[in-house]
Amino acid sequence: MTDTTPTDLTNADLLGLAPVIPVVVLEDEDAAVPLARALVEGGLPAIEVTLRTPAALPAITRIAAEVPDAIVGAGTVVRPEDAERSAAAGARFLVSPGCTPRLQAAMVATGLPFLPGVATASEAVALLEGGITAMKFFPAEAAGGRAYLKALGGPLPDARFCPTGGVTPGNAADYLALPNVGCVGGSWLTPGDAVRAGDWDRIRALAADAAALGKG
Ligand SMILES: O=C(O)C(=O)C[C@H](O)[C@H](O)COP(=O)(O)O
Repeated sequence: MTDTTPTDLTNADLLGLAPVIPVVVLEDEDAAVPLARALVEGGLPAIEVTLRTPAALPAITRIAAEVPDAIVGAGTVVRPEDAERSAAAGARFLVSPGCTPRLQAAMVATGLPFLPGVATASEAVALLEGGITAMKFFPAEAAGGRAYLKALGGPLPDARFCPTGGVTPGNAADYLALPNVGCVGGSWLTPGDAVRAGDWDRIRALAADAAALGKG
């Protein structure tokens, strides 16, 4: 785990916070704090709460206020206003599944570190032109998986990735072994049935297994 404060995190730092960034879909904001505590206790401090549910922004606010060891970010940032609202809610980083110049400008304007999503060499080159070297690779498995990322490493050695989408406990270590992968993202840490049941022990154990993956 990197010892950083909210103000000094860079985009590149986001790839080094933990081997896995849990991608969380929350239906109930009351689950946010115990869920975040379980993930942090398991060893995964960086948490991406996706803006797919009405509970997401209040959940981000509560985690930011009540779980000081968590580094909570917003995922599924797809519109400029998503970036602004996430920052206002207390998000400490932003993640988008894809990127456009307009969305990129909105994320930059928040002052928060962010991981813009890419799935092709051209998209990665466009970000590199703007000095952005840390990216989400999405949807990782469907877009070509480990072989695709390995191939990008030849011509684009400066680009580093957080593959997300189809990453599992079975393939995470293979991704993490690549030199251009800093961490992976995935939803497997917080299964819907465990969240609904408040089974924080199970989530803590899943997080601990993921944290033990280390960086390849
Ligand atoms: O919501 C977003 O911003 C996304 O980009 C999608 C998520 O990263 C994936 O849905 C996680 O993928 P799984 O681990 O396969 O469930």
